[in-house]
Amino acid sequence: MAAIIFDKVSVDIPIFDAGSRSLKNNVLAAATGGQIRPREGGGKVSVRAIDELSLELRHGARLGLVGHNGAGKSTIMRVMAGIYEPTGGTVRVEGDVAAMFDIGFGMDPEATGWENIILRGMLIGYTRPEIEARSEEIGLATGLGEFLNMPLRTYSSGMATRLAFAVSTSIKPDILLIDEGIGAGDAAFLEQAKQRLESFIGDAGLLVMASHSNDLLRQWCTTGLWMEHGRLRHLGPIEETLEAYGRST
Ligand SMILES: Nc1ncnc2c1ncn2[C@@H]1O[C@H](COP(=O)(O)OP(=O)(O)OP(=O)(O)O)[C@@H](O)[C@H]1O
Repeated sequence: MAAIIFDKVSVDIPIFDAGSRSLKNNVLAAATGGQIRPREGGGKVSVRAIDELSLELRHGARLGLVGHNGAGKSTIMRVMAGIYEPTGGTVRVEGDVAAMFDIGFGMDPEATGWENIILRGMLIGYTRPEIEARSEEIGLATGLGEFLNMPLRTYSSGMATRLAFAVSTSIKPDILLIDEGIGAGDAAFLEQAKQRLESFIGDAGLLVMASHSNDLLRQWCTTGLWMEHGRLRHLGPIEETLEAYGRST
């Protein structure tokens, strides 16, 4: 059964080459970004991308993350995906995770679409015979047709996303993380992919989506989490959260 439990999770990202001039008050007063903090000695600073976030998501949850640029949405998903270790607090993730970001990860620009299906499939846990047996069905789901015989470098970012999406959704993970900031055209793509995503999410699935599109969040999410400067500002039904966030902007 899918679950994600954050207990006072913090993520500090050290910035080794930032001078103390980054610490001007107007930076701290800005709406965007995490909290910039001085670190011990040498004028070094770190960014607190997430600040003591506690959260409990169980199977069936469909969480939408909202907030200004740099509020911490992508960082939350990176922690959920196991890409970032929290620097404070604890995280528990139960279930297989498919992350729809870092889209180029595990793909070779010189290899064809078909070859990249195999590469990415093996990266997310298929054995070679398993992914080979499913590659035809996955290729069909991409809608890329003849382009599957062309090298990946000839694809637009939306086309590469289709490929990655088709491979990721073929594994039926328990937890799906979607960062809509992955490139232009994703909203249109997600609309087309709606049916596949709907069956993919299913009853037992858990979805976390970050987006600047209220329509997309309303369509897919039931709960909303508004982040501001790395802190939880509001957690509630999606409509309520979007309203609260909208009033503040
Ligand atoms: N690799 C990194 N190095 C330095 N700082 C980082 C790094 N990744 C994130 N940050 C900082 O962490 C904070 C949170 O960033 P994050 O990407 O989580 O925001 P976001 O809410 O996803 O923003 P957006 O809506 O613009 O995608 C920001 O202040 C950002 O500058």
